[in-house]
Amino acid sequence: MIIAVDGPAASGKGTIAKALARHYNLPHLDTGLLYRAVAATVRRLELDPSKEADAVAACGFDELTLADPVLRSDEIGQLASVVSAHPLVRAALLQRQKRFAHQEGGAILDGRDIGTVIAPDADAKLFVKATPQVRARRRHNELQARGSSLSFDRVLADIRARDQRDSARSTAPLIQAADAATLDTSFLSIDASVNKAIEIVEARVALKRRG
Ligand SMILES: Nc1ncnc2c1ncn2[C@@H]1O[C@H](COP(=O)(O)OP(=O)(O)O)[C@@H](O)[C@H]1O
Ligand SMILES: Nc1ccn([C@@H]2O[C@H](COP(=O)(O)OP(=O)(O)O)[C@@H](O)[C@H]2O)c(=O)n1
Repeated sequence: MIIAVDGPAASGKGTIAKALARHYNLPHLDTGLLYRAVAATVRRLELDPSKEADAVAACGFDELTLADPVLRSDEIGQLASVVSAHPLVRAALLQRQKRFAHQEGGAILDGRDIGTVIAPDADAKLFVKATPQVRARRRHNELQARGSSLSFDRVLADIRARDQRDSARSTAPLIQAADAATLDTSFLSIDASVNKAIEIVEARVALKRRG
């Protein structure tokens, strides 16, 4: 079974994808980490994220970078949305994600373009969303717990800028797949969101079986 989980920043898609992976005992890939690793490598090598050739040069990042906590920072999130808009960066990371999605036994991936580009054939697709204020509150809390002193207003502005960049790019923009179920987590606890996600997956799978 392939499950695609997409949505904007801090909507809860990673939390849901990890919980679904545990529930269904499937491997999980946080595809945002790949773009964050490119961004961190661009920064480390002092390249220009707005130049496609520079960003492409960073796509051969060291695999150890994926475990670096710096990837979770707000600054790297912003840079990731700059490098991810380059079509050649997306092309460089495409096969790795497609292979992961289509491995034997199935997989769960979360990101922006899983249901539309990486696995349009997914058995279940979720589009996780929440209001910008709720998402900024969650991300602000998360960043504070990691020692960041960014203000709530700054985190909200950054989330809005990233939403805009991710939705406006021409290659694989952040857009809900026509056959994805919407899951608005604005007023749901983590447990309630995960339960709702499992319900959606079960309903999708039952529908597929019937027909
Ligand atoms: N339904 C929820 N209610 C409250 N906090 C949540 C909820 N879902 C996720 N979170 C918290 O919000 C933050 C962002 O969630 P995450 O799953 O990383 O989002 P995304 O992967 O969409 O960026 C995390 O700190 C997570 O624990
Ligand atoms: N499948 C994906 C995943 C992430 N991304 C980009 O990578 C950035 C960081 O993604 P992320 O999923 O780690 O970010 P959060 O939603 O966790 O804040 C996004 O803002 C997108 O620009 C993408 O373009 N396509």
